[in-house]
Amino acid sequence: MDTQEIQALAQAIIHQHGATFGAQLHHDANSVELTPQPVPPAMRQEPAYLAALQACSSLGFIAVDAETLAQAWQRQSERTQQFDITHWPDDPRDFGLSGGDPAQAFAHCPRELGLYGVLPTAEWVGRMARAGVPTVQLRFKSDDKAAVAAEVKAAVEAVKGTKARLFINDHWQAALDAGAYGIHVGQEDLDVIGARDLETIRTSGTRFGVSTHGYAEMVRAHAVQPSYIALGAVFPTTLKKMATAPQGLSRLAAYVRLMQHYPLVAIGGISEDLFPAVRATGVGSIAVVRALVNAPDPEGAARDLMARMNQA
Ligand SMILES: Cc1ncc(COP(=O)(O)OP(=O)(O)O)c(N)n1
Ligand SMILES: Cc1ncsc1CCOP(=O)(O)O
Ligand SMILES: [Mg+2]
Repeated sequence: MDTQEIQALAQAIIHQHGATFGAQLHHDANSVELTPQPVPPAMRQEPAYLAALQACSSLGFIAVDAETLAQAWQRQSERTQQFDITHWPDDPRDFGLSGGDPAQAFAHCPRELGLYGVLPTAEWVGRMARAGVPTVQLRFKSDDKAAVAAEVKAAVEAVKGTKARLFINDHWQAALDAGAYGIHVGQEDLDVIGARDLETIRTSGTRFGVSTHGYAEMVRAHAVQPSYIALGAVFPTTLKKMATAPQGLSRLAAYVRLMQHYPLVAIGGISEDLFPAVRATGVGSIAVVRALVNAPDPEGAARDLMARMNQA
């Protein structure tokens, strides 16, 4: 197939999926605009791969995600023996996501983690656990090891007598020492933890959640078979400087279709009014910071957000 024919195929994909994945405005205060990206160098030469690489870049997927999608589109074409431009890849087999050894997976956690409060101190953790928030996280940012150990221990104490599942962000060793329910790490944390320490966490039975921001990171997260996968940032957030653009609802829905064999958590800029649309994508959990911590009445906000979760 020549260059013009590949371009025509790419245009056909864009025409078919542009309304879903092109520039979008999901919500007045939460515009998610995805700008076309440069096409990365091609790793292979098949027409389906080349057309998908061009199309996914035009649809705003960053290089690693366009590459991951293009490879998946090629595998889908080989598996089904046709290049179906209408079918956005969503089969785990086409992303190399099947076939992990269950014996090597991290401990399970419920698919429906529900409202997930990401909280700055043990005091907040206790407060939201007592308000009935089913999943809470201590996100205590400090390099002071003693302060971290004390805060993690206090958070573990603070959820005692409640039903809350407590995840500890970043500080995995302190979480293990204190006997927390789970640990949450980002992609950069995965880079530094190392295979031996991952094995220590896995065999301890502590649940293990991993942040992702797109297709390539989901594939990478799957390699360690975590307990859950977090997807975000869905909308713009002021709380954390993100390396990637907000993903928006259409991408979130596509990620959920692909990753439905995991418990999934949506995070980033999710305010109460956005709960129904986020929940409708099929995620079992919505994680928030400001919607709880900045609320005039955090216990009341927790009640409202839990009701929103349960409405869907
Ligand atoms: C539920 C959940 N999802 C994502 C994050 C972000 O984690 P990370 O990418 O490691 O960034 P920091 O929170 O460490 O700044 C999270 N904490 N919780
Ligand atoms: C920690 C984190 N990771 C991705 S977005 C985010 C912050 C979410 O905060 P908010 O719910 O206030 O936007
Ligand atoms: Mg982190």
